Amino acid sequence: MSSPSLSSFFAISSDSTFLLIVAGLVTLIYLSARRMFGHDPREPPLAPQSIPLIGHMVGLSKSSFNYYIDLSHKTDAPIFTMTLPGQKMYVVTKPELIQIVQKQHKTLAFPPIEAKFASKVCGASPEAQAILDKNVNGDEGDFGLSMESYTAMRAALKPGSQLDDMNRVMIQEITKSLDMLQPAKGESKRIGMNTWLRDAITTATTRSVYGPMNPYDNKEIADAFWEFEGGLMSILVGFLPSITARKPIAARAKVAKAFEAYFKAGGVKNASVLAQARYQVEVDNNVPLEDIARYEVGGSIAILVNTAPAAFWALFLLHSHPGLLEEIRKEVDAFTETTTENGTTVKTLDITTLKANCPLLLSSYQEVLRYCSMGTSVREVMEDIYLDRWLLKKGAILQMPSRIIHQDASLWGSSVADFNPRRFLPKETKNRPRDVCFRAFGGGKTLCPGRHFATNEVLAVVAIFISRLDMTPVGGAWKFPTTANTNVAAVVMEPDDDIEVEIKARQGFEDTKWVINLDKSDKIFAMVTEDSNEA
Ligand code: HEM
Repeated sequence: MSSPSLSSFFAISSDSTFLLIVAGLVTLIYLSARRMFGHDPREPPLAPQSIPLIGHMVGLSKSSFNYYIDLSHKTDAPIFTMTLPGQKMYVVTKPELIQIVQKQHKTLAFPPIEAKFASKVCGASPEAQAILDKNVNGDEGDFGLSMESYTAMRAALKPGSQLDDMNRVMIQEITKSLDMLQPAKGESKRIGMNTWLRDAITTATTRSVYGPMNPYDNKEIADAFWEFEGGLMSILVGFLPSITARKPIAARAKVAKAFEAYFKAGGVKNASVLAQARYQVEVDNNVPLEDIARYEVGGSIAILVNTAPAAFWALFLLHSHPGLLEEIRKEVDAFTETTTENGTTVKTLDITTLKANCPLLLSSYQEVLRYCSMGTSVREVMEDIYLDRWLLKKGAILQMPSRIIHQDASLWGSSVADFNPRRFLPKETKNRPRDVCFRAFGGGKTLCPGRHFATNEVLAVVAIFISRLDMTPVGGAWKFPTTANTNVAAVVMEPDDDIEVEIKARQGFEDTKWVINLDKSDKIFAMVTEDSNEA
């Protein structure tokens, strides 16, 4: 055999192998690109984009969540398709379709997305990620870290004695913060309204969740948490986060270390049932202690990030909306009990009865959430399925931005863009859409389990604050702050800049002593359809 023929054989053979590999790769790339960017006419209509391929990215970075509203007006469909580089996305715009999505929670699933988000946000080890991924969507039954954590959190946060225990600690702490804030008679103080609220709510919430050994009692740890929160976007989508998001990652590590020390010292033994139950589920699923601590930093996002801005907007809008503060003060004053103790007037406020006795306060709070929420419920399409008459492709992401629903004039009427504190009054039921259109707490299986606690906390802060203090903006007028830098995990808009305010003891109440009580919070305030069913 001559060697040239052998070599030419190999030459031909390697050429054809090479060609086959190239052809294979091209086909693969074509197929996956078609899957991502190709559009089947049975899928929801394509939303137009100004620049091919990257138009939506540009739109989202410019207009944030309002971009979804623009697209929903342009497409005028109950659901539309957005193609982003590397990801196909469907956006639902009508409540009827959201109801159907919520019923198909295994095929349009939240847990797989949350697990990916948690692993990245918390910086969990590969071992802990594997534990979380096991039966993440509950397809094999209600076991595993993911499924058991949902059950434990829901049980711990439902109205009843466990939630009351958390609420009592929270109210004590809010009262302490206000005692410290209230200036002496005839004096005044200047504070950053957002900073003060964030500190007060961080302390009150974390003491009620983590008990007497609360890691956030150390101001450095609380500040590190907020530094981490401010850098979430760079951790999630930044290029080489270990370099570009160094500071928030270091802040996260600091908080995680504090949690590790807390768990090692047995701090969780005296914590709320919520913290204990989460910890026990993680121990039962063999999550290493370092990762339990890391996951707790992620858990703090859910319990902290939305309540402070909700309280901020409630106080801001109550003070800036003409006449509203006076009306709500009248409502709160009317059911405050007044007694005299050694010549001092004592006013007792029972937070439990706030909900039943202050309909305008309650309605304003709900309107604050409608007006200021910008969260989006997200699902992963687990297999090709039909949603109503539209085909959804496996691997795509489905979004249900609350803002589209909350800003839909066909649902809320022509005043949709206005802040109307009376919108949620019982007598207005006929003039507003069904409860399912109120999406501030999400809905269905992933409905926020912390809504009762958060509602008590915001109402308590607002009622006690306005009863005890007069507040005026240092600049002379209430100016609505911009909200462009709201972080990705937030459901409620965050103000970009703080508002400097001047605080005085409320005129006519300078010598009053305040007692704040909470009896039992088992009376559910039905704000969402799910609560009406529970009630
Ligand atoms: C005004 C304050 C709050 C708002 C507006 C809010 C809103 C939300 C929303 C929209 C979701 C996602 C629901 C979905 O995707 O369908 C959520 C999830 C969650 N929230 Fe809240 N939340 C607030 C306060 C709280 C508090 C104080 C806690 C705990 C004490 C809490 C605990 C949680 C948890 C654990 C989840 C995750 C539930 C899951 O993964 O299924 N939230 N919240």
